[in-house]
Order: sequence, then C-alpha cells, then structure tokens
Amino acid sequence: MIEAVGLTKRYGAKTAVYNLSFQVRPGTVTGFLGPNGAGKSTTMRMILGLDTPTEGKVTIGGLPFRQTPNAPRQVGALLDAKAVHGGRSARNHLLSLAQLSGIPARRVDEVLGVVGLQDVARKRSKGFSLGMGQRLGIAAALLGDPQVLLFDEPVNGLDPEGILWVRNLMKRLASEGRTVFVSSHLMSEMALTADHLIVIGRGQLLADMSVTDFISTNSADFARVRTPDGEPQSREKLSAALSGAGAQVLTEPDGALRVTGLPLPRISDLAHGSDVRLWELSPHRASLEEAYMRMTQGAVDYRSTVDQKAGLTQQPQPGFGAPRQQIPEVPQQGFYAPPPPGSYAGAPAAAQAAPTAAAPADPTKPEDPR
Ligand SMILES: Nc1ncnc2c1ncn2[C@@H]1O[C@H](COP(=O)(O)OP(=O)(O)OP(=O)(O)O)[C@@H](O)[C@H]1O
Repeated sequence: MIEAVGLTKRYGAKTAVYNLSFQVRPGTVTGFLGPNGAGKSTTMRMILGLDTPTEGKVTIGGLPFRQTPNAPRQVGALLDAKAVHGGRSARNHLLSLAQLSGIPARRVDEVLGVVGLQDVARKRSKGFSLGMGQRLGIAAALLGDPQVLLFDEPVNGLDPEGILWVRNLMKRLASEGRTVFVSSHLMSEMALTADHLIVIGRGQLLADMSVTDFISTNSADFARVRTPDGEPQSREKLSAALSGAGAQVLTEPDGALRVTGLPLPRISDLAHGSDVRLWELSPHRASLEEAYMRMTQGAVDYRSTVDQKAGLTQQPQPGFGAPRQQIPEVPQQGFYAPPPPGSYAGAPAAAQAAPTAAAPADPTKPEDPR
C-alpha cells in the first residue's frame, strides 16, 4: 500500500503539492487524475524518493522508498518514457537495468514479450515511436516483477489498440494483487481503467472515491429540449415555464435547452400547456468528463481564453470543486535560480539505478535547490 500523509512540496515560492493525504490499496487500479500542472508527477516523484517532501511523508508498505529493501523488486515505475539512452537497443537498455538490480537476463526477454517489443528488441530505441517508447518504459517498470507499480500517463502516444492493451495490463496487474497507481488527465480513460480515483487540482485533494461512487454522484440525468428553429419566443416561453416548475434550464450552443430536475413527461406536459411545439425531447446523462471538468474548473493552471464548455458549466456539487483550503503564501527567499537541467544530485542511487524507476525525473523540472 502507498500512503501519503500531509504531503506538501514547494519549489521556491511555488506550492506544487499541498497537504495531500491518501492511500493506494493493493488489488485495485487507482487512477490519479488532475489537469496539467496539478501536481501528479511531483507526487509520484516524492513516492519514489526522487523529490523530498517539504512537509508530510509518503510510504510504500510502511517505509519511505529510500528505506525500502531491494526497492527495484518491490516498486516499479514509468515516469518519463523518453528517459532512455537512444543509442542502445531496447534489449540492452533493459539488460543494463536488470544487471544493476541483480535481475536475471531471462526476465528481460520475458518483459519484452509482455509488452510486445520482442521483434524490435535489438533495434536502437532512438528510432522508436512514442508508443514503442511507452511500451519500453512499461517493460522497465515490470522488470523486477514488483508488487507496487506507478505509471505516469502510460497511454500517452498510444494508438487505440495500445490504449486497450495498457488498460488490460493495468487490470491484470491489479487482479494479481498488486498495487497499481496510474496518473492521467483523461477522466474518460480512467473511468474505464480504474476502480478507485484520487483527483487533485493545484496540488490539493478534490476527490478520493470509487469510480462507481464518482459515476453515481456525478452522472446527473438531463433532457435536451429543442423548439422550432427561428422561433426564439417559443424557446423563451418554454424556458420560463420549465424554470417556474422548478427545473434548471441552460441554453446549449446549438440553441437547445438543457433541462435538469424534471422528468420527460412533465417537460412534455409543460410544453403542451404553454402551446409550444417541440422538435426534440431526449434523455441524456452528463458525461464523466464534464463532471471532472466541473470539479477541476477552479484548479486549472492553463486554460484557453475561449471556454467552449462555458454554456454547459454548472455549479459544482457540494463537496466538490476548487480547493477550499487557502495555500499559505511562501515568501520568496532571495532569488530562486534552479540548477541546470539534468543535475539531480539529490536523487538516491537506488532510484537512479532502479530498473523500475524508468525515468528518475523530468530534466525540464529541476529539483528544489534548497
Ligand atoms: N522542479 C520544479 N521546480 C519548480 N516548479 C516545479 C518543479 N516541478 C514541478 N513544478 C511545478 O509544480 C506544479 C505541478 O507540476 P507537476 O508536473 O507535478 O504537475 P502534473 O499534474 O504532473 O502536470 P502534467 O499533467 O502537466 O504533467 C506545476 O506548476 C509545475 O510547474
């Protein structure tokens, strides 16, 4: 089990993760969801001992990663599939990782088979597509046959067949009793892959619940109602009647009304009573992606100035939404200059060498120099 308690990480004045507490249990796939910049990679790096928490702690099986005996055989990770020596063949890359951790060479051929790279095993990885690189990173994570697996955005760059393969692999690994923690920014993908969800935004916990609970809490039913085009007065009249009867009414970009809170027959009766003809009256269910966007809407770092879902945005449900906790301001202590990319003196040797930690860290995100 992975357990984080009050986990906080600051980079100078930037708080990347704040007071995060959660558990990732064995035997299930736990999805780690959050928009870009939410703090997923930072959290994963702290779990793997590649970044040091500013406050709080995170353990795997009760111990911090750096104190885990024989870590490469206990914990496997895919952080950045591009962190591979491109001049080496896939097989040699895995062989060197295996040798560093005392893993027999035959295991290399086994994992190459598992990820479907056996035919290109002797080809240099710099010629690999993004998807092949992801498969190689997954192979590295599986090398030590670990009980705990972390995957940071594993479906990046994969085609639909590859996505299905990753989904089934995650499920299989969990069904074998392993702890599987997989990050993504795609709710739709996680809804199909994960049993449990941990959602963060701006480094803070937004939700920690089973996928089933997430679906039942967030998939509100609604009706789409369309009055004849070119009769805006009919639409206004109906909208007023529906609101008067207690419905929530929003106008969609195509002019249809999105009605929540009333059953379809009642909407039909109200239209009839208002003498309004209908061109459409259809039942719908809000997508999980929309529920997720609603939940994280206040916690998105980078957003287009044209909000295409603006017309559909509803108030977040109680208990969800943007982080309520106020992150304390951290005064800038002098000039903060990160070290040059690639300098990771602080990373533990075990983690750097670990076949399972396929990518020690993203060189574009230097470690806290303090
Ligand atoms: N080494 C670092 N120095 C300074 N800021 C950092 C560093 N690493 C991460 N950050 C910042 O911390 C925040 C969280 O980043 P992180 O990469 O953990 O998010 P993420 O959820 O993994 O995002 P993405 O999905 O885009 O990869 C971001 O604002 C990022 O710019």
